[in-house]
Amino acid sequence: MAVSSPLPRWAPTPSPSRPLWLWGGGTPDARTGSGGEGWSLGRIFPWASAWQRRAPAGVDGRGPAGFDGVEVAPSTRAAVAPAPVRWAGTDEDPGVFLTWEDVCVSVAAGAYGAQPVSILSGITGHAGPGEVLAIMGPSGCGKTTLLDTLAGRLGPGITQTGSILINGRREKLAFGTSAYVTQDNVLMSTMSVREAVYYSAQLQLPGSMPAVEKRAHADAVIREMGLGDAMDTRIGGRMTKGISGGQRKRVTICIEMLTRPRLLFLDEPTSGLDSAASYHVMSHIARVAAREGMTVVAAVHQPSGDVFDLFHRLCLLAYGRTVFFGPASDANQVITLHCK
Ligand SMILES: Nc1ncnc2c1ncn2[C@@H]1O[C@H](COP(=O)(O)OP(=O)(O)OP(=O)(O)O)[C@@H](O)[C@H]1O
Repeated sequence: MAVSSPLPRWAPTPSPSRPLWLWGGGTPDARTGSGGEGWSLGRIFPWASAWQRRAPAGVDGRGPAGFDGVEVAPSTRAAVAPAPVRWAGTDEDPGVFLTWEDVCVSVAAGAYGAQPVSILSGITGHAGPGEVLAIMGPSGCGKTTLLDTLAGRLGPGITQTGSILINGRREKLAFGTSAYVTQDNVLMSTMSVREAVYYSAQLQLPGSMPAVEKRAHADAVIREMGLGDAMDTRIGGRMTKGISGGQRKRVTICIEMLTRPRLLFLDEPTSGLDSAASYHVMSHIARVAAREGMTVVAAVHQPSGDVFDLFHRLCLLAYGRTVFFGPASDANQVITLHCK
């Protein structure tokens, strides 16, 4: 059940010329996602057909009956079921469907004769509310670059082509809509968990929100990330012992969750953690995603089997190209088939 939040919330601005659910032409082809000449939203981005229907959420979290677009349903192996998607027209907050098509990223030629380098080519995929999409692949295959591209964080000198759509439209991600958790935990070692999260709440939450509500909201976020017992423990650092590495990662995620983002990007959320701590971190994220209808995209390195089971969808990259994109539950079968 989604928690109603007093925080300002981004919503797609309706197009002045045509409503969102008809975007892509509203043609039979776009609705069914099959056949027809040329480009169609429904064919390329299957969720568009469901969006256009404006169907009510299913009771079991699997979307409306007869839903033939993208699977919003969790993989059967997923330990955490996504929340019922709040469909357009039935709720003021339908969540974020992120889609990308034929994305190519390259580094421009350098000043000292360095040749342009292609990092990603022809990457297409999607992620929806309540889902955890894992981006996996060997080191240097382009996971972080894809995450940065989707989050609009590419630096200067890097060029990008292709289309990235939020709820079917080219939108800039406003503050509070999305959050990005980097690999590094930048935390004050002398603060307690509660102090660190309260401090960020003071900075990030609207000035009009009373301090007592900010603290209550911060407490709720700390607890939902499973840090209730460590609230008053010092974070610690190299010289002073404090909370564990996994807890430190969860504090970092807590801080990014304060604004209740609809879209969460995570770069290597489990790096440096053992398999139990990794599972703790990812299971809390998956649970919040499911409950809040949050869309999660995470670049992940060598997850354990238990962590992998939490992923609903997998984007497997190699040499900057997609090797597999689909339900995580299908990945083993496909990989086994191709590796014979
Ligand atoms: N600004 C840049 N200039 C030149 N090359 C770059 C730049 N950014 C990324 N690359 C190259 O692009 C490739 C992909 O980098 P990226 O960091 O996305 O890989 P990754 O899959 O996240 O790796 P890892 O798992 O080791 O973190 C690497 O070969 C990297 O050297």
